[in-house]
Amino acid sequence: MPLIEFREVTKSFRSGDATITAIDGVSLSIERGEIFGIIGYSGAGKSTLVRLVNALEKVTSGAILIDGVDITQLPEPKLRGVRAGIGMIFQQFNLFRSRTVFGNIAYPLKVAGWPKEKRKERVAELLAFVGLTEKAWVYPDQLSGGQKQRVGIARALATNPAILLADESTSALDPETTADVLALLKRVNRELGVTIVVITHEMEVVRSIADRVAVLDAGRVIESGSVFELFSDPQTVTAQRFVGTVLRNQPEADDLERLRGKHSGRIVSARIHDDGRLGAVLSDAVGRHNVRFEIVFGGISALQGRSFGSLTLELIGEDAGVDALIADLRAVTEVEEVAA
Ligand SMILES: Nc1ncnc2c1ncn2[C@@H]1O[C@H](COP(=O)(O)OP(=O)(O)OP(=O)(O)O)[C@@H](O)[C@H]1O
Repeated sequence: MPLIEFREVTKSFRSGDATITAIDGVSLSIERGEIFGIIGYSGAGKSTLVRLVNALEKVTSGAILIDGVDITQLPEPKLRGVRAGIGMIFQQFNLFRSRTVFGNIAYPLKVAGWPKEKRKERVAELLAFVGLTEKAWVYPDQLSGGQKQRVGIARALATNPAILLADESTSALDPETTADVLALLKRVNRELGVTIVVITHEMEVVRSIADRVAVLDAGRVIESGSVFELFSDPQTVTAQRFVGTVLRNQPEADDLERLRGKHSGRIVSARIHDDGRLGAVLSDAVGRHNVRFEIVFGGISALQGRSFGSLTLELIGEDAGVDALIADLRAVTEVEEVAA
């Protein structure tokens, strides 16, 4: 059974006379123990989706099951129990400025009625886990952004939630600090077994920690699958644009223009798959068809233990030979002629 399941969920807001559909028929399953990424541009509906999971918003139609229980049917007192099992971290950290690091992390324990000694023990444990033991008695203003988010994570985990929702949790951080926080989230997942839903507009975040991902666009899930699938073979223009922000395997329009200016032969892009047969076929075929080639663009990346990429070649020779070579390559991979 999935830990979180959306079944045909729609959420509309009334705004004056207009109706805004922020979430539009979303079905989604998030399994226990995974890190699930939800990526989308601003306004795609990401925050609304998060607020539906912890029942801060009510669905217009559809069902949301958490651990098999449809939370859209639960009365408010029972929802409090559901929310207690969900931790949340935010872009702006949302720490209490008037409380110390210790006080911030202890707060949810206090609310949950933990006795003082137990609270102290638990906070010490959490501080050690996030590496901030020495900072227990300082105030948030004295911390760096990365440290603040570590406090946010410790606070979110205080009551041992099964789910952690991370809403743009690294968007306010520089790349190096982002990497540290993402590494910590990975430990939260692997060592504590917490299922994490990462909401982001940054593909790098998805690439570095997610197991699976859904692309949200205008309130709909337009693509979903393993991170490897999304990166190696994005199906929609939106997903291709997101992938393009972190991978430059394939030449874009301006690259092609430059290549065309420099190379007079026919230019093709071939996909590189994990089985690595492109090189063998290419080296064999060029001699047979009397075609020379130049490597003009390309890149190979690795994700989830598998590699993928693209190689762009200029093919120089008689048209018939070039056609025959392209046909040979097409027997083992996808080949696209990108510029004549
Ligand atoms: N309470 C509300 N009342 C009216 N419209 C809303 C409300 N909340 C969200 N919306 C609308 O729903 C759509 C999705 O908003 P949402 O905040 O979920 O997107 P987002 O992907 O999180 O964007 P961002 O990254 O900019 O926060 C937007 O058109 C937004 O204006």
